This record gives sequence, structure tokens and C-alpha cells, in this order.
Amino acid sequence: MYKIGLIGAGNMGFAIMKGLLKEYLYSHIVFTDKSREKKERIKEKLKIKYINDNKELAQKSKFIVLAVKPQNYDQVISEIDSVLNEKNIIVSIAPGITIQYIKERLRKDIKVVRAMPNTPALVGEGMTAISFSNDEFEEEEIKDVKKIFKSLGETVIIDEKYQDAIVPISGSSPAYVYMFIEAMADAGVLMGLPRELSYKLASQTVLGAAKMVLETGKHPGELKDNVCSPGGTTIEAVANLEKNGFRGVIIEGMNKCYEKTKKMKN
Ligand SMILES: NC(=O)C1=CN([C@@H]2O[C@H](COP(=O)(O)OP(=O)(O)OC[C@H]3O[C@@H](n4cnc5c(N)ncnc54)[C@H](O)[C@@H]3O)[C@@H](O)[C@H]2O)C=CC1
Ligand SMILES: O=C(O)[C@@H]1CCC=N1
Repeated sequence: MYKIGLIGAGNMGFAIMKGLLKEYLYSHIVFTDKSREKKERIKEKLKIKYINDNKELAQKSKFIVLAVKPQNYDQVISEIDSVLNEKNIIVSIAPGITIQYIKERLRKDIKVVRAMPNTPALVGEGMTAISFSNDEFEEEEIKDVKKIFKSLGETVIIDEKYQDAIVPISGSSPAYVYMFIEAMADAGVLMGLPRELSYKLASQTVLGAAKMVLETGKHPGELKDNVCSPGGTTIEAVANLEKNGFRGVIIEGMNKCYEKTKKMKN
């Protein structure tokens, strides 16, 4: 019997497995994927075993993480449904798919966790928001779920009603943070800096600024003010970014992401 079985070993499935290895032995984890080549590559890289059949994986795992695209959920759920029992816990990481949606597609009353992780799990700096179906979970099971996601980085437990809003703020947001880093590096290159040096300077600065917010507890506005010397260089950039709608563009983009999440499969 495996502790954790992952169905789907793509970007997120792989990041989760890599993170899990900080807390669990590779012999506690198993996975499936449609792609034979991907399975072989991951087995080679992480030493985690794969199974070819989703049903067999469900039969042999306590926690079953559905790490496939939302459009594959129905098919995967119907494949594993017949072998699930009350000891199983399904962990869904798909945007917009509710706990109720999954429960309605299962013949038995199986416990379902809805979580939204992100790919920085790969380097132990993930952020996962977790919701439990109701009070049917035992203390030990809640502890286990927290431990699974804790091995990927930070966790918060939230009411499921907030899950759709988690997607733009931490599930999808690494993408736009990378765009920000890329844009800063492009600007560096425009000014004559070598590309690699630009990436290093931009990404360490994003990391450092994020740590400042988390560790000083200061308002981001105050931290920004501390960088802006009166009549200095920074305020020139800040004023120009404001003129071009820097904040508005981010808020609007995230709102689009939220609207799309709500349309996924609720
Ligand atoms: N990529 C990200 O940053 C995040 C993704 N998610 C969610 O995680 C889930 C997976 O996303 P990604 O890993 O990015 O997608 P992906 O496309 O990289 O991986 C999905 C994997 O599932 C496999 N697959 C498809 N159908 C299958 C089946 N019937 N049985 C077994 N394997 C099957 C595919 O071969 C593929 O390797 C999605 O629901 C996504 O919305 C959640 C948080 C962040
Ligand atoms: O783009 C997506 O649909 C997934 C959900 C969160 C991050 N990636």
C-alpha cells in the first residue's frame, strides 16, 4: 500500500513529487501518466515507481492526488470510482472544480480535499491553500494532508468559498512573476547588462522583496516608500509605472483569471 498516489505527472504532478521527497520515502509514493516516456524519465530522475493503470493506483494508495487537467477529471474519476473505499482521500488540485462536483461523480461517500498548490513546490517554496469537504475528516487525516502540502512549502487552510480566488493570487501568479522578472531582465539588457547577470539581479531582488514583506510585517507601501528617496531615481520609475497603469493591469489580469476559474467546471 502506498501513502500517496498521483494520477498525472505533468508540471504540477512532478513538482509535487519532487517536494514530497523532502518528507516521504520514494517507496511511499506512486504515480501514473499517459505518457510512457514521461513515466520512464520521472522514475529515472526521482526513483518513484509508476503504475500503468489509474484504477490499480487508486486501489493501492491512501491519498489519491488528481493531477490531470480539469477536462480529464470526469474520465479519471469514472476509472477509479469502483475501487475507492472510505479509507481513501481524494485530493483535487484543479482550478474551479468543487468538492461537491467530485462527490457527485462518486458512488460512495469518499472524503475529498480541494487544494491549490503552485509550481515553486519544486524548490520547496510552494504556496498551497487547502479546503476540506466538511467535518468528516479525522484529526489524523487533516494532519496527514497538511504534512503532504507542508513538504512543498507554505500552507493555509481556507473555506472552500475562497478557492476560486486562490487561483489568480498563488496558483497562476508564478507565471506573471516570471514575466515581471523577464521584463526587468530585458530592461537590464537594453541598458547593456549581460542577460544572465540581469536574470540574477532581477530574480534575487524579487525574492528579497517578497521576504521583506513576509518577515518585517511592514505594509508593502511603507517598504516601497523606503526605497524612494525624495527627488531620487526610484520615484522616477514609480511615477512612470503608475502613469502606465501598472497596478491596474495586474488587478485586471488577475480578475480575468478569476472569471475563467469560475467557468472551469463548477
Ligand atoms: N501547472 C501549474 O502551475 C498548476 C496546475 N494546477 C492544476 O494541476 C493539474 C495538472 O496541471 P499540469 O501539471 O500543469 O498539467 P500537465 O498537462 O503538465 O500534466 C497533466 C498530466 O496528466 C497526464 N494525463 C492526462 N490524462 C491522464 C489520464 N487519464 N491518466 C493519467 N495521466 C493523465 C498527462 O499525460 C500529463 O502528463 C491541472 O488540473 C492544473 O489546473 C494547479 C496548480 C498549479
Ligand atoms: O493555468 C491553469 O489552468 C493552472 C491552474 C493554476 C495554474 N495553472
